Formats: sequence, structure tokens, C-alpha cells
Amino acid sequence: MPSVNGTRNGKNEEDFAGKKLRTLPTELLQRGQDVDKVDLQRNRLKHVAGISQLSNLTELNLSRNEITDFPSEIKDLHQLVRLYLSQNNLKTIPEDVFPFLEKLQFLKLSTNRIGKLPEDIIKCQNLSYLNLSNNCLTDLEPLVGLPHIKELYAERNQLAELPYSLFQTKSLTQFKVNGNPLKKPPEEVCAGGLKDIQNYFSMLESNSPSVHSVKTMFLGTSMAGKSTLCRSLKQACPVSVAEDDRTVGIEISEVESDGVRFYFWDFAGQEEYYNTHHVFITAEAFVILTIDLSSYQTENPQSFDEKVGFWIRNIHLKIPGSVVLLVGTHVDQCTDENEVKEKKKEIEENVEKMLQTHKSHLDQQRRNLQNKDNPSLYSDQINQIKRLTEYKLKVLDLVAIDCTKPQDICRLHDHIKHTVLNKDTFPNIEQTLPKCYHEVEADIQELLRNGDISEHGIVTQDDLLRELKNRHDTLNHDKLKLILQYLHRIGVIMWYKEIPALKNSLFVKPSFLITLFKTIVRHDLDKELAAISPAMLKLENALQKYKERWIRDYKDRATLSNMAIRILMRTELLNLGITDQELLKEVVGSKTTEGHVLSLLKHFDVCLTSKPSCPLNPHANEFVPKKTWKPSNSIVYEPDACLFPSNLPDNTQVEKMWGQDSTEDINIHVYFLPEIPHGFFHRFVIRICSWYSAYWMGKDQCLICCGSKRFLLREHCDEDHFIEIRCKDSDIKTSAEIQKAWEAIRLIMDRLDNLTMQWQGLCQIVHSPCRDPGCSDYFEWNDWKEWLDESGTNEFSVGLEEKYVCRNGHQRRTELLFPRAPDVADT
Ligand SMILES: Nc1nc2c(ncn2[C@@H]2O[C@H](COP(=O)(O)OP(=O)(O)OP(=O)(O)O)[C@@H](O)[C@H]2O)c(=O)[nH]1
Repeated sequence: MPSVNGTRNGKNEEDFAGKKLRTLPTELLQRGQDVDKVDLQRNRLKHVAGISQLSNLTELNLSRNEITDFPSEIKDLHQLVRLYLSQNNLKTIPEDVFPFLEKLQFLKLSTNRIGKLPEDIIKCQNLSYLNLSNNCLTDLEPLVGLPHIKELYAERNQLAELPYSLFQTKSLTQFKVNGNPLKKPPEEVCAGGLKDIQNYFSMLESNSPSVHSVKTMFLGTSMAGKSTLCRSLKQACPVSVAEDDRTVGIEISEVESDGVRFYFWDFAGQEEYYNTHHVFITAEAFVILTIDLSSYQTENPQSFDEKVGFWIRNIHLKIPGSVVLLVGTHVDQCTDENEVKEKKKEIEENVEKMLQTHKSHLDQQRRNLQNKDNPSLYSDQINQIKRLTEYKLKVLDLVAIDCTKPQDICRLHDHIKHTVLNKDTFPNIEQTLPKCYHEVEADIQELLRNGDISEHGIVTQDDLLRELKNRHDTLNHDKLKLILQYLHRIGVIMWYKEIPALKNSLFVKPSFLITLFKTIVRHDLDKELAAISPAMLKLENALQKYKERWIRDYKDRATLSNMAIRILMRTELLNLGITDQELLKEVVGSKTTEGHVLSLLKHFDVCLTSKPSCPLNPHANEFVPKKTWKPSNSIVYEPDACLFPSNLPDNTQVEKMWGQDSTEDINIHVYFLPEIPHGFFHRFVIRICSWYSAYWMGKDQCLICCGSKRFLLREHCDEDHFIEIRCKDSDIKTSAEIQKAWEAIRLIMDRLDNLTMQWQGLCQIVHSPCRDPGCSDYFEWNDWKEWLDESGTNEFSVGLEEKYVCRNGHQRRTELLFPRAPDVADT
């Protein structure tokens, strides 16, 4: 970043950002009252002694320093309008500072360790922006009464309750509070935003009940005994599940036991279904990881990895704040008690080792960054890693049982109940909800039972409101929306309002939707295709011989014809006795319209509309983010198949189209810590390819074309896990083209970053490798997030230098390593 000191618009601004300062420079202090604004971010300041001399300061930026005690001299800066103190180590803010900052409008205190707000912050009458995210706050009460507060951010703190009065402030327009252990309102309500919170409080009665509910997910390999456990716990006695009765997709059931409501989600164990799990796996869950002890082999790392390690790693990446109970089944098939004991001990020890290794990797990574010459440059990454270490995945000791024995089922039942009611293990299962939430939930179930909502449970919002109106006279659209959103978030109903075609459709019986998913996403799809009856083929005017091609295309090219998809779904629906033609059309789709199920599978990045691979079209219009892309040719291709990339066998086609890598290609490496989650790369490329008209996809590589430029996305999972983004050197010649290539890379990285956010336990590091042949050095790209945030602007903030030199002395033009810096003349 350049240091721009001087006068701008008549203001005296001083820029001392990123200068490794430990104390305030004398040259700054000497300017005293002449200074209006000072930027001191990204230094190593622990104190700011002397700052009160700048008594006319209106803006002070002290972010990303090492300040531990709130600088008391700040209270002498009476003209202060904007104050930045984020990313320091502040623990407390003393009383008697804010009453002196009457003009303060903007205060950023995010990413510190503040546990309590001063009572007199209320005296900051003009405060309109306050960022308190990433602290340790337990109470926002001191903020009640701030008359002009507009934007308030309190994400990732320790808040259990929000003060009702805070939401009566009319000025508040933005409020974010994700990542808190909230009971009142529950996190599921807060996720809906300010309006939902306000509505919640308006419905809350003084005697609103507290409920205990837990989403319990049964995970583990196929045949481990998940369904047996799930069904046995539900019936409170052993239920035998036939060997060929494989769970397909996910089965859901609700069980109430001693005041705790369990929502049991039984996930199918086969690999094929894993690709849809992300849709349903939600945070703050209780996971029962089921392990067949009889087939578990001690001292066999592969056996541990398959049955336990794989699942723990993925839970850690996706929902690192969860509680996992290990349940070992099939003890009756083990030789003796000793075998069970030995296996239990080994599994518990290995899991503990995994957790320790995970933690020490992160600690090491953080230390490496902190020991760099200028750690403030890495503060974003350091904070990301800190955040990951703060998640505590709790893995509880293994309970070994024989699922066929009633006393074992009873013992497990008691153990689960005991675990869930333990406040140390589950601090947040208690939630306070307005009565009507439960009433509406119960009424929906009753409407289903009475047949007032069809058996499949698909109902429009208007119809549902009409039915419920008879029972609740005060219910209106807004209130119902709020309740439905909550029920969706806890998994009782499904409502994908973000998909335009499904905005008004509710799936009040999620298992029906899952049944439809599993007609397509299943391990034995080839058998299902082969079994399609002649009558069903006729309905779509399909020939018998098509089946063979569908099977071959699915196996070799991972594509499934839309016609086949429609027939499979129609068959399933008819088997379920659903003959309503309108509904069939809506759900299954037609030649011209996409059905609900396909929309959903695409929405969740399970598959992608497939387009024929055609040669590069040099006349194709450039794709520009946020603008509608127009084909250069008026003949628009109608897609007629879906691609399921997780089934792709190899990279042959991509390699053929891409050719050889060149050291001159623009090349970015996005590293993932601790690793790239299973299925991540395919979801990522699905998201990218849905934007571009021409692409080729392979097992772990994907080529996309943006106008005449080719980009390669490649997954590496050998040692360090990373995704490589390359732009072919021969396709970019001029500086303008290079800049366009960076614009496309920005879009790709933005999508990558968005997807990464779905895995709470994941963080990224970005490098540009040195372009000299054989050189292993790289350039670290620290402010790539800032670059992504600048969407819509053309200014790139990475360095002004024209050339970068790597440690081995190789020199490169900046714009080929990082986005082009603005010309000096532009600044
Ligand atoms: N003898 C014995 N059999 C068990 C035990 N637990 C489960 N089984 C049997 O093991 C088989 C597989 O159990 P499921 O409950 O279907 O396994 P799953 O984990 O749900 O399998 P997927 O549906 O493929 O994911 C069934 O035949 C069960 O009856 C046990 O403790 N002892």
C-alpha cells in the first residue's frame, strides 16, 4: 500500500499504514492539531501514547495492531467521527470514554476479546455504525437506547439472549448476530435477519414456553447399523432391519422423550448419497457416528479411516461445533469382551490423535504466520485460524452395543438422553419460542394426517395460510413466513424460497422430497434405468433402445438424459400412488420446463445442465460478471441432459482440450486448511460452469472458456490440498486482456470463497507460484479477500511495483502474478 500523506479536499490526512511502527512517530505528533485523519492500521502498536495531541482528529484508524488496553487518551479526541480499533487484543473498554466522544458516528471494534460493553456507551448519541463481531460479549443491553444506531454487527460472540428493547429502535436497519449460542431468539430465527427478530419479539408472550429439541444425525458407513439404531431408539426396543433394506437418501423421524424432542435424520452410508448430505447436514447438531465393531480391524489404518476417520474429518470441516457420540454396533458378532474393549480403546485413541493433530497443525500454522516479519499483514489469516481453533468438536466415548438386545437399546437410549441434557455438552438446546410456533407445527402435521394437505405434502403458502387461518385468526402472511422459515431451518419442513420457481411451494413432508432425490441420486441407478417399463417409455415417446445409451452415457460420461430423469421420477411417483397430472408436471418437469426436483438438485450443486462440448468459438461474447451474457449465434442450444461430475471417470477430454501447461500461464494456488472436503471440487466446478457457455469437465480438472480465454481448474490432494486456477498464456497478449483475465479469476475466486463459507471449519491461503521454470518459490497473496470485496471497482490494490522478485531472484511483471496495479497516473 502506498503512503499518501498530504491534503485532500482541504483535509490533512496522514497515512502511516503498514510501517511496522511500535510507537507513534514524532513527525505525526508534531503536526498536532493540523491533522484531520490518520491511518495507522497494520502496525505493531501496543500503545498510542501522545495521540491526544492530535486533538482535531475526525478519523483514527488503529486496526490490526497489538493494542491490549483501550487507549484512554482517545477520550480527548472530541472531534472524532470515525474510530477503527478492529483486530487488536482489547479485552475491556473502560467507562468514562464515550461520554466525551459526542460526535462519534462510526465505531469498529470487531475481532478483539471484549467481554463487556461500558454502560456509558449510550452517551454516544450520534453513533450510527457499530461493529462488535468476533468478541466475547454476553450482553447487548448497554446498547438499548442509542437513538441513531443504524447498523449493528455482533456476529460470533457469546450472546444467549438479545434485549427486546433493542429492536424497538426505529433507526436500526442492519443487524447481524450469526454464530452466537442464542436461545432467545433462537439462532434459526436470527438467521432470518432484523425483520424476523422484530416479528419474533412481537409474537413472544411473557409465558412463551422453552423447548428442548435436538437434530440428531446418524452417520457412518453403509451397513454399520444406522437405520437399526434409529428405528430401535424410536420404538424403544430392537427393530430388525433386513440386510437388503438399504437406506436410500435420508430418512427422517421425530421422537419425543422426557421433554426432549429428537429429530432423527438417518443418512444413507453409501458414497453416492454423500453428495447430497450437505443439503441436510446443519450446524449445532448431535451426530451419532455408527461403527460396525465386528468388521472393524485393529491396527489397520484403512479400516479406521473408512469407518471413523473419514466421517470425523468431514464433520470437523462442515460442522466443527458439533457433538459426536461414537456408537459401536454388532458386539454380539465379536469374539469376546476383550475384542470389543480393544477396538473401543483403539478407536477412541485414534480419534483423540486426529483431534490433537488437527489442533497442532492449526497452532503451527498460526505460529508460522505470527513469526513473519510483519504479522499484521497476515492478521486476516491469523484470525481465520484462531476462529478454527476456537471450535471444539466434542467426540464422546464409544458406547458398544448389540442392537438385537433390548437392554442395550435401553442403555443407549438413557445414555443419549443423559448426554443431551448435560448443559456442559449441549448448552444451547433450550429455546424460547412464541406458542404459535408449536401450534402451527402441530397443525401442519394434523392437516397432513387428516388429508387436508395431500399425502405428498407439497402445498402453496396461500393454501396453507387458508387452512391455518381457521385455527389462528391472528395469523397473516408475514407471521406464517417467519414460522415457516424457522421450521425450515430446524428441518421440519423444506422451503427453498431462494429458488424463484419454488418460492411459493412448501414441502411440509421432507421425506417425500428426499424420496424424489433418491430416484436419481442412487448407487444402483443403472439397474433402475434398465428396469424402466415399456409403458413408461411410451409416455415420453422414448424407444426401448434409448435405455442402453442412457446407461452407457451415465457410466462413461456421468450424464443422464432429462428424458430418463423424467421417466424415473414419474415411475416413482406413480408407485407412490400419485396421479395428479398437474403435480406430476410441476415436480417432474417437461420437455420445456424444469421440474422442482431438477431445480433443487441444481441449486444444491449436485448436477449441472449439460451442454454439448463444442469447439472454441473465437467470436463468442466475453462474459462480464453482473451483465447478461448474449450468445454470438442466435441458435440457442436447448440442454437435454444433466451432468453428475462426481461420477466422471477421468480427465481425458479436459487434458485434450487444454494441452500442455506453460510456465507463462497466469497461475493461482488456493490452499485449503486442513484439507479440501470430499465432494467440494465438484460442487465448485458446477457453480463455475453454470456461468460459462463452454466447458469440459473431468474427474478433478475442469476447463472453462471465457470468450477466447481458457481457464483450467485443477484439484490437488496429494500433500497440501489446493485448487489451481490457470489462464492459458497463449490466450492473453495485451495488458487489457490480462486485466480481463483477472476479472474472470475474481469471479472464480469469489465463488470459491462463497462455497468455502459453507464449511465452517475451513480456511484458505492464496499463492502465486514463481513463473520461472524449476523455481519452487511463490508469492503470498495476503489481501485477496480485500480484492474480492472491491467488486464492481476496477482498482486493484496489490502493490504499485512493476516487478516482483522471488527469493531465488527471479523477476516477474506484477500483473502476471497479481491483478494489475493501477497506473501511477491513475492514483
Ligand atoms: N447381529 C447384529 N446385527 C446388526 C446389529 N446392528 C445392525 N445389524 C444388522 O446389520 C444390517 C445393516 O444394518 P442397517 O441398520 O440397515 O445399516 P445402515 O447403517 O442403516 O446401512 P445403510 O442403509 O446402507 O446406510 C442389518 O441387517 C441389521 O439388522 C447388531 O448390533 N448386531
